[in-house]
Amino acid sequence: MIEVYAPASIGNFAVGFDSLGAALAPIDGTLLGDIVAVSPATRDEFICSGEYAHKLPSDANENLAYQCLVHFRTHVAPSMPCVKLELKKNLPIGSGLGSSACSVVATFAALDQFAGTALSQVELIELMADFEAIVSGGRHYDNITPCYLGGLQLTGDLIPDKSISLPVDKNWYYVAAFPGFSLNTAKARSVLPRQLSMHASVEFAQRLSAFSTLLLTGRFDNALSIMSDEIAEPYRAPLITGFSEAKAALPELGAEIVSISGAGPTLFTVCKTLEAAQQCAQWLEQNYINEQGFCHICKLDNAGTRQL
Ligand SMILES: Nc1ncnc2c1ncn2[C@@H]1O[C@H](COP(=O)(O)OP(=O)(O)O)[C@@H](O)[C@H]1O
Ligand SMILES: N[C@@H](CCOP(=O)(O)O)C(=O)O
Repeated sequence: MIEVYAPASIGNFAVGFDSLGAALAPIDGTLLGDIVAVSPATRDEFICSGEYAHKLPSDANENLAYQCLVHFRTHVAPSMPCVKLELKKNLPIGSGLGSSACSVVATFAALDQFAGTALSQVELIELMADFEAIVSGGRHYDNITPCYLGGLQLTGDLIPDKSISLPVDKNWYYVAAFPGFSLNTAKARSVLPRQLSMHASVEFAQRLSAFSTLLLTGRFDNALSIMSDEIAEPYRAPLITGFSEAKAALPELGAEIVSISGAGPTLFTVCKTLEAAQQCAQWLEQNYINEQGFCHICKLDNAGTRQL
């Protein structure tokens, strides 16, 4: 049997709409992501289990992981022996934690290993992005590549091999708080403006290029000082109950940055110390999340998708 884990991710990472994303590893060791197990079988079988399985359509044909299996068998490895594929759905749907990307990445990575197809990194990333595009209302790599490769990834079609890994300050902590309700990514994309002004376009280009260069040259505090989302956050914040209050309160507790993870409603902070991260997590637990929500203090997951 092959069992593959794929981590949750923060799309956009505030400065890089559709172009920057980071994989998350809770410091308490929680595996915050989906797991796909593939084993030989007499006919193709699909099982969806895990905490959030009941939130997905009961028809396997509507489950991305099963769709990936059908595509893989038809277009990539027609002679692959029959398999039992189990998706352990551990990430909430429509959370802003790259849930759909997680299932897609784990499934293709597991099938590639099981079938011995040895697809190249770029082939796999393109295949994964095709499926992410089906549900999210736009082709973007900022969940796919961090989830697959780990770390912080500057990513897109213009980028050689689709992705470049960026360094971050080893002292940074990330608090990710899922409030316990869903926000569909396609819906959260539909509220964005169709066009940007010349001023906004130039500023976006400056911010992302400066942020990346500052990280690459180890000027982490300078990078933090320009880490903000002027593209999506202003339009999405009104869709997320409690976000504006959290954005106002958390800097006083030590958050350097407060922004939306992916399309939301998960919120993330960057903190420079564990104490600040703990203070933010406590506030978020008391004021942002409901009974279905959760909050994790994280580092980046530098391993990305891996066999367990
Ligand atoms: N295995 C899966 N994981 C996540 N979403 C799935 C899966 N299979 C099908 N879906 C559907 O894809 C959509 C994902 O919604 P989206 O808001 O893009 O989630 P996320 O932002 O968490 O990736 C939902 O309609 C969900 O029912
Ligand atoms: N760049 C995308 C990221 C969506 O992430 P998700 O975790 O909400 O699916 C966007 O901002 O729409």
